[in-house]
Amino acid sequence: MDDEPRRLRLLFLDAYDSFANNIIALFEHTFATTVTRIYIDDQRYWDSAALCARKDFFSLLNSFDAVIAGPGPGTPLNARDVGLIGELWSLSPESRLPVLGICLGFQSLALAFGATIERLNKPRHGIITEVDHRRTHLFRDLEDKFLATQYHSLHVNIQNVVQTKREVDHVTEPWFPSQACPSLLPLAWDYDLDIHNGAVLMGVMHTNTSIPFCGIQYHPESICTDSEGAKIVGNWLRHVRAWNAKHRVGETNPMHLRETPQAAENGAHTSPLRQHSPLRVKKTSPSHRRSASWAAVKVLAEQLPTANGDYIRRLSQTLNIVDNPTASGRSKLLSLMSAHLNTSDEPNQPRVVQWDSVPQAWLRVGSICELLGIPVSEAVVLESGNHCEKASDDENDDESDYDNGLRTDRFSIIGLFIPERTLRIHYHVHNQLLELRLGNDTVIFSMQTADVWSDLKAIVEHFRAINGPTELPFWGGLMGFVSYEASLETIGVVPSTQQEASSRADICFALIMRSIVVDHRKEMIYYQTIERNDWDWLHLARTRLQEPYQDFTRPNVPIFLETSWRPVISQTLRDEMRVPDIDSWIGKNTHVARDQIFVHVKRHFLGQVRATGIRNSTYSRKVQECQEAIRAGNSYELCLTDQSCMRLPISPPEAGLSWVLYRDLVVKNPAPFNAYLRFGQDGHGVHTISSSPERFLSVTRNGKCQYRPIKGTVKKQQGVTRKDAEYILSSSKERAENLMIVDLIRHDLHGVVGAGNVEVTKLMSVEEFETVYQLVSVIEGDLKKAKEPKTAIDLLAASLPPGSMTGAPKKRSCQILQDIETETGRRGVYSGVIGYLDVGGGADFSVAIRTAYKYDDEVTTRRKPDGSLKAYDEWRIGAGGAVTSQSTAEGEYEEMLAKRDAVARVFMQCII
Ligand SMILES: C=C(O[C@@H]1C=C(C(=O)O)C=C[C@H]1O)C(=O)O
Ligand SMILES: NC(=O)CC[C@H](N)C(=O)O
Repeated sequence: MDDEPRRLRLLFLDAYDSFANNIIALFEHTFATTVTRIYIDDQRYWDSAALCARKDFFSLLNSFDAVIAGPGPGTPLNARDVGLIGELWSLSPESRLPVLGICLGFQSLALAFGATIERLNKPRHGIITEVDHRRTHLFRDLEDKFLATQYHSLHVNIQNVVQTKREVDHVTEPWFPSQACPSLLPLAWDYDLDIHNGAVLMGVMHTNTSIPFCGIQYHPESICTDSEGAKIVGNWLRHVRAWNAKHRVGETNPMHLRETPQAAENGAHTSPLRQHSPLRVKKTSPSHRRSASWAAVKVLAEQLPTANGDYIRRLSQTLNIVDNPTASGRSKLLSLMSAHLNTSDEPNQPRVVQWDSVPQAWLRVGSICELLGIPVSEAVVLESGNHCEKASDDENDDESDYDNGLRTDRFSIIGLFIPERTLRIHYHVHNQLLELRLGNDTVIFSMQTADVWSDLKAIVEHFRAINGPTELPFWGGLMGFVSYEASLETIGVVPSTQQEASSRADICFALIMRSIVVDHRKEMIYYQTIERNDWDWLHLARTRLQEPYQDFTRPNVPIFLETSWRPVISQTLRDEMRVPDIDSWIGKNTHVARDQIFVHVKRHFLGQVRATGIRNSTYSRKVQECQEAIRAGNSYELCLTDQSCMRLPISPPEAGLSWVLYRDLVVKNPAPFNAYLRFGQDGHGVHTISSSPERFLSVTRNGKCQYRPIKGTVKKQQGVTRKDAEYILSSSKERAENLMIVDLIRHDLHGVVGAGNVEVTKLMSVEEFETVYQLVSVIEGDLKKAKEPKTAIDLLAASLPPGSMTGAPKKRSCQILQDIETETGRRGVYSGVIGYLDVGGGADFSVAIRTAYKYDDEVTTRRKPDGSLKAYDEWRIGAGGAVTSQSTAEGEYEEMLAKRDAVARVFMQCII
């Protein structure tokens, strides 16, 4: 630790890199510094046309001891890419202050003093190389050589002999300024042993000691830069103190940041670690808002087809609240939710979870769902497909159970819908509309919102619960998905195809009050409710879950065959599929009957599947476009994706085809994060089946958070053993892909929990899945250690979209991908996240990959040979992979197909 008395005040100029928070954390955690961040295009100071904004910037600088000019996408040759960083180099002698440029910042410095910026022959992103130096200045007292992570496509050419001559004496020649750039003293080089790029300048300082500018090309904050590489930070800070003591007489002014007009309006506090500029705010005039609430009331009062007298009375009491012009939209929303649920919720009164449990015995998750009629109704099932071993008794310690919420193999969660009662929250990005819907899709309230995440937070808080089973990660709450488009909104990227599907929710969560959780480790089934006084249901649930035990001659009986499916099966199978012995199957009601019926449903509805493919040539062109963007320095890695469509005849809702497909998927592609989601009435609903290997984010009730990004994939095929896969996955290409995402996620997490609270607990371990081997890393943190109180929702909103689905840096990469993926259209549920926000404070979300989804209203019609029209459903399957400069178009295409086919095969095989 630095033992100097006063904390140094540093200004970080953020060029929209996805590693910025790691740099800030490196400074703040290791040394006595306070880092304030502003973006390079901060409107308070950056207006390329107005000189007065610059004057404000210069006076801002006066309140700091030094500046860090950060890394970022683009090139210093483009003034917009460097923004305010470009202003630093021409500071007048009296406003000069020490500057450390990192990567883009370093390149900008070098450009300003005579260097040229050129493309590397071979871009290096996530590549670890050896840095050579003379132990001077920034590199004083460092080991002779150290390993450092590189994230760059461009490099600095100062016409040093080592860059112009073929052979040089490395001991002396490279360490002097060149004639072309006499004011730049080279401090470090990377001689690029694989000779693609020749010598690459790694560190430089201005030769004039009164101009305190220096910079480095590598990333000192990367998890794979060794500790020596990070030591330059200490050296630089010592230099900052010494230089300021000598050249800046007296104290710098106390820090004063001008408030943005918006921040002033909202009374917002500018947090130094705030990751993104605030969400787009769409202004609604107060009168518009009032009329929106009137509209909501009317919708509510007129459209409830099943409303009884009681219901209307209750709600009409709420109308006063809803129409109160001084109440905020959010408080109306909450009042209405309470009124609908007939509970007089008092703000600070948490609900008490009522629960019980029974041994699991032979009941599997699928059979429990079938017992409860889930295949033919709205439901959310989050199923762990890789179960852990049963616990031995001495492992029953509660504290470790608590954190076992982080395991990927222990729990499956079934969210139950209560007809006419369960509420869904829909959010649409294109008009920022939040709706409250019933199962039959009646909209009972709608409002415009500038911050859907705070609304979700308020809902979870409103239904806060206590006293549930401590070891369970979920007690009740919001279960559903956040689409890729809604995720883009959180980083200020407007989806280019937003108009296309205005009626489809970009965020969809059901408020789950009753649920079943299977603890696979203890082999127990928990049934629980956060409805008040829900004893009757608890009793019913117990009876239902114990029913099958009472008759051991009928193991695994899917009751839903008798209830929901019976009429349909007899109708559909008898009339359409012409199965003669259907009655005898139903009569027997054995699991054989169930399996037979599944086979017949599949055979009937999948017999006519038409799949739209993805052309190799088109995909290859897109891979090349990605690589061009990388070569130009605009991205380091791009997760390119595409979608295939499965067109199949519309099936009657009661046939439960999506359930049948889902059961098939979990058998064919078992994964830790299987998910089945069926929301909305048929005709307007959305169905999702998913078998994702990848956890996005999990937060336990006591604040432990975990990300498990996957990057680096080897297709399983004949002749490829696990050893081969490990060998391939140890290549620099695969490791680079993974490293970039690990650093990106550290950045996302640092942004919320702050310096010193992020740990990489697993770096690039090989995991085996059904069709692929993949490299998995684990990044963990502790929400409780954040400086300001933070919730799981804050973390979720601050880290979407999942870095493994975008590439790095996130924002610029998403913009580039939008242009490249225009024909594909919306990614929708695919590439978003699926999971829950628990009323006890936890959360768990998977990355929605190996996923197929269908909107009921996305129906295509085709003319049959006999001239009649036939309607078809369109299931979409997204798939893709990270493109880096080292990718081959052929390899990427193969990888994308391997991932797609893990899901597509449940549609393609019709005869088993
Ligand atoms: C894009 C997909 O997967 C993502 C990309 C991966 C990769 O590039 O190796 C691995 C897992 C996912 O994060 C997909 O499965 O469709
Ligand atoms: N990490 C960075 O700052 C990268 C700088 C620049 N965009 C490059 O690719 O070289």
